[in-house]
Amino acid sequence: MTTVIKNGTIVTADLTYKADVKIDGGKIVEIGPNLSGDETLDASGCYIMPGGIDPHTHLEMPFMGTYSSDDFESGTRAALSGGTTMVVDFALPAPGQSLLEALTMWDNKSTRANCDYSFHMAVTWWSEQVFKEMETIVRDKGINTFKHFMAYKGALMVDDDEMFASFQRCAELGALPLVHAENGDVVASMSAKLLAEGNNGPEAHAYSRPAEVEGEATNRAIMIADMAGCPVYIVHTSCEQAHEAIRRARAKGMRVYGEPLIQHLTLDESEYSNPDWDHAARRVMSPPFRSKQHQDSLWAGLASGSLQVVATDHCAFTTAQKRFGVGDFTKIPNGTGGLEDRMPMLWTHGVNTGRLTMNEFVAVTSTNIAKILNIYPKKGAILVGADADIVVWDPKRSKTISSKAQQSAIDYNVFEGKEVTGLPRYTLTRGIVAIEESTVKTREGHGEFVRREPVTAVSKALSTWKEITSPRKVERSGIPATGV
Ligand SMILES: NC(=O)NCCC(=O)O
Ligand SMILES: [Zn+2]
Ligand SMILES: [Zn+2]
Repeated sequence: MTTVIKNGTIVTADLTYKADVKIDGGKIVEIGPNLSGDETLDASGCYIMPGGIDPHTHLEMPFMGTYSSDDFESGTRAALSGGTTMVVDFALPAPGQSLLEALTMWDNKSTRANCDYSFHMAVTWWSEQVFKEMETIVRDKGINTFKHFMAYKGALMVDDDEMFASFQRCAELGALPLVHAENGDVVASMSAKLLAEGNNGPEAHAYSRPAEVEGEATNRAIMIADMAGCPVYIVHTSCEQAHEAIRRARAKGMRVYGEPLIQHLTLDESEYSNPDWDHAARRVMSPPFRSKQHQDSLWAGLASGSLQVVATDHCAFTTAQKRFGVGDFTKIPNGTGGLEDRMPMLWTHGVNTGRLTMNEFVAVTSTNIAKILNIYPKKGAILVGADADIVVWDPKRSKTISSKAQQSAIDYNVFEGKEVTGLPRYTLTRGIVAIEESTVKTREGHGEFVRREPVTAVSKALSTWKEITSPRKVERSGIPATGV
């Protein structure tokens, strides 16, 4: 059966033009005027864009003594409802656990996904076994990214020597390291001091993670990647200090990517001063929300190209879970939701305000990350042959965000009460209509794993350059005799 999306305007990362889109067998098969098919979707007044790709989610993630509350079913339903058609989650081996064993656990969870997905593999410890398994993960399992946590001391954190070893391995394999960049030693020390001084509320979480903690770690990760000879992707870039390190490195020709979150772009640190403990604790995440000056820096980075991707780090905990940290902010599970709201919030605060063009919106929500992850143009494109992961975007549809109407399983929404203008009329996952305005038609288990091959054009270019400029022994003919 063929489907034709008619009467809309196609918006991609580099073009805006009027045409119909024909879909067959889950793929785009034709783009042009006056197309017809078995089923028609009317896109009058709408933009036809590549579905969003969220490269940073934590669905059903074991963390801080509990599990994040959205699983692959509710999380991907929330994603589709907001126009996102692919998520990339993190397989997290416990320290000492085999990477392959962890991947099997995540494979089992993801069978319920409503949209396509992939995984990043985390390196949470280092050994000969991890070194060897990284190759299997890349070559056999179709995963070309490895995540490193510089924070969460005593749990997921790796030290510089482990990170350097893993980055070198990434360089050999043509893989891309991802980094959560916060100085975990400093955070642990500041947290202990704050607690000892009686500062135990959710606001102390933000005090324990100032922007310098993130800026220092971001710069360190970038320098370590440069020495290892690999590109690097910094997740949840939240502040000017981190953005500056990324900007500076890119200006020097280093292959560095930065990913702000929709939460950091639109919510600020004043949330932690709220007198309601629950309100503040629900917004505890790492890095924490920042000041408006930091937000301006992130928006400028998206417009100028020094930051490339807007994600969510969707890691949703209920109020009851957040209350594990009453009396001790270090026990509040870190994480916030955003999957359903990323695209409408970014459109409202980016495109509708003139901070971003529509094409930049597509670039930062879909196309750029598809290229970075080496899945373009299967994903992130409106092109013949691409997967029909499409959002038909109605720039006039609006709503007030409310947890009562959301798909996410938790009992609140950090964007509660925000007005958004710009919402999906239809969201299609491989040609299937999953969302029709507020009607949810998702199919549990429809989502498929997306393989991602290593050795991108960027990693090939970088390894060529590193080979040409690598240290060479100086051959000498007349070597002086040693001693007197
Ligand atoms: N960001 C956060 O607070 N929670 C999720 C885990 C992580 O990405 O650090
Ligand atoms: Zn993180
Ligand atoms: Zn995360």
